[in-house]
Amino acid sequence: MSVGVLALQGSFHEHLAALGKLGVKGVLVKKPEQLEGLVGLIIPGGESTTMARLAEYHNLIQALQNFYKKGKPIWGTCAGLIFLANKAIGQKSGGQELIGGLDCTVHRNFFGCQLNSFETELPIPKIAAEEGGPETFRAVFIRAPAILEAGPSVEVLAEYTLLSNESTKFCSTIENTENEGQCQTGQKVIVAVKQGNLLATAFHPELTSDTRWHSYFLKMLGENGHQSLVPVKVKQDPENSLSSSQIRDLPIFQQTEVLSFEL
Ligand SMILES: NC(=O)CC[C@H](N)C(=O)O
Repeated sequence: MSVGVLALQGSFHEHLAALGKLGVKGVLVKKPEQLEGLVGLIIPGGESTTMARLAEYHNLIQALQNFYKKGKPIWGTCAGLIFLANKAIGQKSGGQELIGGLDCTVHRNFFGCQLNSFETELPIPKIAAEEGGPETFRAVFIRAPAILEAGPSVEVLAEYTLLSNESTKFCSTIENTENEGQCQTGQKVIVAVKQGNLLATAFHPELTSDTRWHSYFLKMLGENGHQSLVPVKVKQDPENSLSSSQIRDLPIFQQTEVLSFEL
């Protein structure tokens, strides 16, 4: 039983490394037939339009939709979140295919352009309660999306509170859309959700040394009866969580020997 990582484009190696840290071998997925036998799938961050075009080229859109409809867990990070949403705004002209399933409206570049990328200590009450460790998570937002609307079956796992300078900066990204006016100082923006077998984060947990989101996802696979994939416990150290050395340190490739690259 293996966990797949969609490997068309983006930060798939980093996800494999994070899984490896938890003692789980990930399998790279580039073709529909490689989804067979997988118990779950991670869709990495990257660039969602490119990813969607490559998925179309490799006949993966329907295969991914079927994978989700079978009830198999999928976790989308950043571009992966956009790809899973039922509706995305701020798309490039011509639009892009979405896998859909996640009852959300996502703004593709809510937090602005590449230069507006940032890191923050994000409160993650539910994950901290289930996985232990600090109450916040070092969240890396890279030209990140945000969820503007979520349906009733969507559980919000993390929200980002807009600072005063940010409300003006990010507001411009949703001008001239039906969601205009949704962006004010102090407003909370949804950046992580769970809906049934779907998990989605607007940020990149695979770019940090904190494995709690990966561990949480692996437990979702466990809920589907795959107890063998319940991750090994990685000790979280609340004392060191905010140290500047750890914030800058991204030791994602520490355990490369446990990785598998089945191409
Ligand atoms: N880091 C990311 O995955 C960025 C996603 C990007 N906003 C997009 O449209 O695809």
